[in-house]
Amino acid sequence: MRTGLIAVVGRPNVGKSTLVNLLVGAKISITSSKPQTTRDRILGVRTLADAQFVFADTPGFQTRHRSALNAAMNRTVTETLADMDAVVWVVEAMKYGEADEQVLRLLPKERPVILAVNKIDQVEDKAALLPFLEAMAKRFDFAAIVPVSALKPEDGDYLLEVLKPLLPEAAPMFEEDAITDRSERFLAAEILREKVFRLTGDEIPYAVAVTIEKFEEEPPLKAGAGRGLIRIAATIWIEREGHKPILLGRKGEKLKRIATEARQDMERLFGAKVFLDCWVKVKGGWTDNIGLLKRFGYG
Ligand SMILES: Nc1nc2c(ncn2[C@@H]2O[C@H](COP(=O)(O)OP(=O)(O)OP(=O)(O)O)[C@@H](O)[C@H]2O)c(=O)[nH]1
Repeated sequence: MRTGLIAVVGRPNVGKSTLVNLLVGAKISITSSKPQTTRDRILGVRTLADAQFVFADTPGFQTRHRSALNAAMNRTVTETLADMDAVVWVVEAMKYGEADEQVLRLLPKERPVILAVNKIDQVEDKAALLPFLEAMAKRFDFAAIVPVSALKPEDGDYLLEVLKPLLPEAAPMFEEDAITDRSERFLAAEILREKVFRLTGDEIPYAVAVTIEKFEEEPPLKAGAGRGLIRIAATIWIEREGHKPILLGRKGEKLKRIATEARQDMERLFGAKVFLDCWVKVKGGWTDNIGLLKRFGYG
């Protein structure tokens, strides 16, 4: 049996979370087309007959904005890299820039690094891919270079096969059916945050946090009938009063849609009926306030 920790790193928006979800086989890490969706370190677990892969999805490495939130996120990336057995560095096919270069500088020399060249489904000129891969090969001594699309399950299976021999021989760290180290409470907050990100357009900046005030599971209606109803109460924190109408939408319709989509994702992931109650509250300047960051779980 092989078991190992694998960091998934890369600049914002290259598809790290989408790839981790594919490798794990469930949606444990939230994704969106906006950079900086992932804020925290989440472990994703996948167990095969002869190997257990423990993936650490990391926030996209950020240098542009210098808030306390970004500093905390960048620290998470550097700390994650320090105790890994292997690293998957994700770049986007045909797009290599300064932000990727900064991640390259962080790659450990003494651990195997696999380059995953993602979003190849978007490359129209396939002939241009080979020179791109060759240029990438010169930048670092990679254990392997794997072109992938994080939307294709067979690409995930192939990446697992490439990773397997790089893991040390060791007993599994998690139960066979575990998919993450995070609680359902945490996952519920993340799912709701994802819907806010996805459904509010660009008007609401990345300064949104979600806290869960209540997470209670009722006993099943009858024995053996699966899980009982889960009652969740959540608060969506925004920075400015002016963001409230954007989040609520006309007659509260936007918030209703956010809550409905979040509830559906939660039901799928938890395998239970969910009753979700959402509130919106304003707390100015939380992205720059260390105490509040801790409270929101980003400390
Ligand atoms: N076409 C295509 N889109 C992809 C692929 N992988 C990811 N995406 C999309 O790219 C966007 C960003 O994906 P994420 O997984 O959130 O990216 P991330 O690197 O985790 O982003 P951060 O959390 O900001 O660091 C989403 O809209 C994904 O659906 C891919 O292989 N092909």
